[in-house]
Amino acid sequence: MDLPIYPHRSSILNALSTHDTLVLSSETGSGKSTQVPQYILDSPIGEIRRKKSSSSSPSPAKQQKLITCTQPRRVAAISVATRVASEMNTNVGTTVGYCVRFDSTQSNDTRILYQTDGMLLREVTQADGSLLPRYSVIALDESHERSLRTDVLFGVVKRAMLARNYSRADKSDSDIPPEDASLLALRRRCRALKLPPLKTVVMSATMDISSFTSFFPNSTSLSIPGRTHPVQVLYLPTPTPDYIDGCLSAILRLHELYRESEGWGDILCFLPGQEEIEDVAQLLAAALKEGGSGKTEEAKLLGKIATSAGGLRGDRVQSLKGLGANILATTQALDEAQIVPLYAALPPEQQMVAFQPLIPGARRKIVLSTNIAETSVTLSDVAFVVDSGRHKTRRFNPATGMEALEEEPIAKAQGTQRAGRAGRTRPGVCLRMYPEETWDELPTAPEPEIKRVNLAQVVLQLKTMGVADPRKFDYVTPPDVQSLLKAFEQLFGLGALDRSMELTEWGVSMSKLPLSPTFAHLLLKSREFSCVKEMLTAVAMLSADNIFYRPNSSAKGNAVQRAAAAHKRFMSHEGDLPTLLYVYQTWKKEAAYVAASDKHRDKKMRQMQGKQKTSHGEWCTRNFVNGRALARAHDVRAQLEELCGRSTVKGGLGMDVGSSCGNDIVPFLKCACAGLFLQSASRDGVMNGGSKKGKPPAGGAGLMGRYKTTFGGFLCNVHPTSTLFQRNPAPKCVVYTELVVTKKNYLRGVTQIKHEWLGEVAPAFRSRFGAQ
Ligand SMILES: Nc1ncnc2c1ncn2[C@@H]1O[C@H](COP(=O)(O)OP(=O)(O)OP(=O)(O)O)[C@@H](O)[C@H]1O
Repeated sequence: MDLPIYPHRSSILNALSTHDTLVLSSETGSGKSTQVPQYILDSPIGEIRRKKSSSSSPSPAKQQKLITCTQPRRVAAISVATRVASEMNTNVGTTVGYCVRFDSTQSNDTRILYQTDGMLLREVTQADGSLLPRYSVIALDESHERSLRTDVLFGVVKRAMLARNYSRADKSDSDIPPEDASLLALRRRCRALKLPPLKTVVMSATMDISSFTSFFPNSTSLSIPGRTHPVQVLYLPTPTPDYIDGCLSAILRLHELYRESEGWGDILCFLPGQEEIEDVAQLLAAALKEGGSGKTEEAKLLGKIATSAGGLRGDRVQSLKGLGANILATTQALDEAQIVPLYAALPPEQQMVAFQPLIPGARRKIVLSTNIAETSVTLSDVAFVVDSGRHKTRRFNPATGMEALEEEPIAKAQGTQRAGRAGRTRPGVCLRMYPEETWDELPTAPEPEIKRVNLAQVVLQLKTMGVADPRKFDYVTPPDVQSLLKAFEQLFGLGALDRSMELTEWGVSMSKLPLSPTFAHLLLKSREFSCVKEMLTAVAMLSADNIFYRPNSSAKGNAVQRAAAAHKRFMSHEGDLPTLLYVYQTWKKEAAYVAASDKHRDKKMRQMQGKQKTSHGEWCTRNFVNGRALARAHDVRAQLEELCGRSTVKGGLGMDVGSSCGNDIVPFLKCACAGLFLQSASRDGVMNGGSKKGKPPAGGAGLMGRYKTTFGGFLCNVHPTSTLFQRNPAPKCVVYTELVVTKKNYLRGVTQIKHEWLGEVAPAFRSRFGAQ
């Protein structure tokens, strides 16, 4: 196939050889992510030449170069790496590799490394990491997204270039402002290490080119015209009152109209979040099961979508809400369609189903996705995109310290990316489930994430890199000062920064863990309470979403009751953290599971069979536990254990990973209290039903869980998924792992503690915040 980028190979390479930064824009699907790293690999750009020390060989010896291309999402990093490896006729992990959190496939032979922006940013915090010494060329892909990490990387990469590209011995350092001592130190370090220059490519289909060319020194830009296949964009003539119904209607109609004679072709529908995806999946399954796609006369009369003058006219499909089928039904073909959900909380293997061949009996996939599939990925047979025009974003309120997940309209740049998922391997159609006037009013680009999320992790990373004052860091778009101050406050509370906002030893240890500052602090605290073994498990379980499988209320055969009964076995009276711990411990005791990557897998499996353990799958089914999530927690735990146990000399944390509190849960709870003390809450005196404290309201509902957070004094409810939901009486004092604002304020990951422990185990609680 001819990609639009092919004829521009030499102009791309020329631009990059004469400049430090190339800002490259071209249509979606034109070949940026897959081709540019290969072009660079085959060219002399970024080649590292060093004189051989031996005088017997006068020619300079070539040292291999490493090109990295960052992606905002792990699905994209893995799928593009897989594609490029196959284009180069090699296996992933050899010349082409990928690196995402808790999963890396690369070797000494790797020359092109696709990785998430978060992974590259982690590397920066290691010794000499700020100079990005491993890399000759860094491609920052999907720049229009302005993800928090990519935004920080812009500044980090620029800094590394200012150090590496101007470090020749004969060059003066007068371009560095005297107050930027750390950049001066970086340049000196660069001279000592004799690092070669660094080149950068900033790529996207839909970015504001000038903001990047003015940000990066010695930069140039190239815009490549043309697209792979045409994509016809259609709008609704009038707004739909319910976009779920609208999307459902469009999918069913496409499935009906485009079959045998018209050709199949996959359907990709963008929805805001997991909940909406599960809703549509269930409605769709029910509709397809009931009567195929309903080849009604009415539908036939609607005519072909692509040729209808006004787009999607006609009645909307009646809402099917409430008919929901079990989402597990999506693993079988229904009316020749395979329904494939795709969202970040799905276990990685399940996310990859969208890229795998069709299951038997299916002729097309109907992929229901969040914006996870919006950029970079190619789902090879997608002919139709159905765009709800909505997405969910996190918004952090620096005044309250609370983060809310809000559903909002997308920006034009995202709409363009979504449409671009069709037309990659064949001509396509994009149905926007809103009128063209709505499109005209959408903002051009999404608001940079740096403007709307909690910045504690970023501040910790910048401090670890040696940036003295993160407020003065070189950002493409500076964050709000109040958000930065809130991040300082949180890191000070956790002990990562001292009173003069300098990084402490504790902060350095925290930054070594691939966890949020709060969870890193929690895990490190386990040393003090001799419960490292247990806290490793709890933190790993928190990293894997949705451990419990909760069947839909309409599932057959008392599944809801059976699941509740099965889950009851693990429920700890003390709350969610101990419950997660018990699930993992019971699974380890009863189920036979050895990770596929384990070198001694066969031997261990035989041992387990000898002990008559239940198979992993059987155990999970019986206990209504998400087997993949559990397997992922197991992998994450193994990696955290390795990092915690490794000696400090080798970059680890030198912890005793065998230290355990055994059957005594109190040290574990005290550790949860010490680790999560900034996230504590006390029961609010008011009871459900408005009765006075101490007296159960009529009907015996008793004291229900309404809490006031210690910091901020916000009123919250325990989330329905928590073990402590509707606990009667509710514990007086709790710590929580997450405060989510939807229609109400909810506490998630809730664990019971004793109020007096706060002063006892978290002295910082009193001294730093003067709490009572
Ligand atoms: N997994 C795949 N299967 C089939 N074709 C693929 C696959 N990955 C890429 N391609 C082909 O390669 C083309 C270029 O893909 P690439 O990801 O490099 O484009 P891009 O310009 O980076 O797009 P975007 O801006 O959307 O990220 C696609 O249009 C498609 O034709």
